[in-house]
Amino acid sequence: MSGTSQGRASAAVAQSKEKSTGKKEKLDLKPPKGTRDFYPEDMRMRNWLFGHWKDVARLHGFEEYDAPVLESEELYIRKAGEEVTQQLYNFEDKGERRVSLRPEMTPSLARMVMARGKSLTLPVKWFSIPQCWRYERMTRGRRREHYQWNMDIWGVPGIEAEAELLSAIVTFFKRVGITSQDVGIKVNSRAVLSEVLTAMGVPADKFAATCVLVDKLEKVKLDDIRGEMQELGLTDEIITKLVATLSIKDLDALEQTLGNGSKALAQLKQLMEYAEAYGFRDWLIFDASVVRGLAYYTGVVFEGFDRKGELRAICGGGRYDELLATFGGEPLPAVGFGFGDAVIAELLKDRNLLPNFDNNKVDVVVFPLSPSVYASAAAVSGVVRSKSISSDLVLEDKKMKWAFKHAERLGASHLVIIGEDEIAKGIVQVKNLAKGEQVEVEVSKVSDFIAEQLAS
Ligand SMILES: CC(=O)Nc1cnc2ccccc2c1
Repeated sequence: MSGTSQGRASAAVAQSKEKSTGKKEKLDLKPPKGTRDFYPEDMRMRNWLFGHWKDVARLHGFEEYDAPVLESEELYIRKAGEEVTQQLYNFEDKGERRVSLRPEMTPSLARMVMARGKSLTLPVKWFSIPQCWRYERMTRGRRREHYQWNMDIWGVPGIEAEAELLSAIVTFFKRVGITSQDVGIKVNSRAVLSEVLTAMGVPADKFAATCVLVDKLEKVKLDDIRGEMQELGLTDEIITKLVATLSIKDLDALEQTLGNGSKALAQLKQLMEYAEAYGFRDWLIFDASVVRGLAYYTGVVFEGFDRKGELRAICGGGRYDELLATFGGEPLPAVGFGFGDAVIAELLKDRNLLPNFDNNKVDVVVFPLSPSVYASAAAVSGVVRSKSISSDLVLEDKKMKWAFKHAERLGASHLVIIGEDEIAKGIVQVKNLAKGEQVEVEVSKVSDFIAEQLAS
């Protein structure tokens, strides 16, 4: 809109380009850097994936919610050095407000839960599939947006909530044909680290930042971040003990370190028992080095991984009981996960598990033989649509040959031909494209005739 100064400026630029070359400068047709267009064939794959996510959420009794993609920046200002908060897609809006495209959904969810406060019926089991954003300066060609299935349970302090979320993840994998041979889910608890660090006198307010640094050990060597750890006040002795804790191999060894009074240990054991009961114990693997990279996790954390080790984490999550407290609210137990649309797509492609998304079927093509009967064709289209039969109405003056090819391309089962003489007698021709039969049908009976044939 050229009403604003910005609008006038860009109009002037366009004009000046036109003046110098006499023709309009061609618009850049690519989507913004790091973003994707979804053409119909892309939407078929996306709707298939989101459809499974929504089905699994519903199977677990979850309800869908949504929130604005734009939030106050303050929702994401955390001091723990997380990647996700260092790459905010943030800016100052025309009202001089500091805002950001959401890099994740959990803070919006926490805001919504906190806004309802005590009036909320617990437990809350909510899901959403938000598009989330990040702004990377030196774009390593990485994407700046992705869709992320979020499932969260609020108000349940017990490990039963974690078990339910793991059930949802495994249920999804099974539905799309992924097995526990393809994928595993690493499980740990930050409470393990917290017990070790507390025993060594590390103050609680250093815990989140320590976990964010430990998470980086997946990618960088210890010596690359030893300095940052020391800045947190971690002595070499503590760092050594920390690294030793990360390499504990199993729950029995964990008991040696934490003692049999450890709450973290008891919870992990209980979780493994529940997993046995659900029937997905073989998907889980205890891994003391998994802490995930979000500052607000406080307890059990988990992440889905491909056993070939070729891909980044498929999904991840954990317990975050203190998030509302960091927003100045009353704490409320919470656990959730995020499951991005990118890595799973690569995995499904690698395992040849993507169905072929043939084009969107339309039931019938309604074809007026001449413009003089277009109105009748439109009327017939309306009638069949009112009976939930999808129809593609041929909008232009086309030949029969084109109409046949068009119906075939659309995967239509019937071609309804509107002819001048026939329509005058209240009749249309209906061709069953599979059987090649063509019959005359009264307009008032077209829908039932087609519905019967579609049902057979
Ligand atoms: C593999 C991938 O595309 N990851 C991805 C892409 N976009 C994001 C945007 C915001 C936060 C995390 C993101 C993560």
